[in-house]
Amino acid sequence: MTNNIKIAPSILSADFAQLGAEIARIDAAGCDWIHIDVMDGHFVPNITIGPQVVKALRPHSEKPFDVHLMISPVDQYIDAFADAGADIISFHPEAGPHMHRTVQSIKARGVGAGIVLNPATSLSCLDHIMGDIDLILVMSVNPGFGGQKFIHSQLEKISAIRKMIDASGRDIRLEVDGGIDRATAPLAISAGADVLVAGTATFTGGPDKYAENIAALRGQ
Ligand SMILES: O=C(CO)[C@H](O)[C@H](O)COP(=O)(O)O
Ligand SMILES: [Fe+2]
Repeated sequence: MTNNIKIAPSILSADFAQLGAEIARIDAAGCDWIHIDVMDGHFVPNITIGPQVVKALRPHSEKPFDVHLMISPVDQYIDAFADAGADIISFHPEAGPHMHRTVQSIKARGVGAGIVLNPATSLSCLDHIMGDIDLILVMSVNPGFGGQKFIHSQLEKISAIRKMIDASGRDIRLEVDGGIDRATAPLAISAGADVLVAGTATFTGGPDKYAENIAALRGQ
């Protein structure tokens, strides 16, 4: 029996020389979503991939593409990522001046909209946007790199957001990203998360281990 926890492997830890095959492998291994980290070398100190690569990857899985934008500015790239096949687009409030406008642009494309909170970002930025969003992503590391250590102070934030979501009565997913492994996954789930991003913990051990790694994160 499966629980309601969704596992979204971050392809940041995949073999970049064979990304299409890697996506097909994590799909076959039982992941729920595919987390794609887009970094611009400006908003975060690393550069990864753009919409053309996302488009090229789209035929390799029918599972939702969960696109995490770590770019600034963000608005002029929404259409390109929607065209490329993103199912959910999340962005950081610090990346632009008009959070509500950005959410509306994402929703206008029929794509799910998510807000990403950095470890030091206040919950107050969610106060007037809860009615418009589909996902809240809590960063449990500072954005920019895979393989970092989980920041435990974020558990309190996850619990507080879980209460806000339940009080809103809306169907908003609560995702946690960064340092998720077999030890920290249960902590994030207990605090109220229902989507776990995992890069290192999914891809560790090579393709033969992907299914076992994903099941372990799910608590099975
Ligand atoms: O957004 C991210 C980094 O900015 C990544 O999604 C995240 O770090 C996943 O990697 P890992 O599971 O190895 O921590
Ligand atoms: Fe991410």
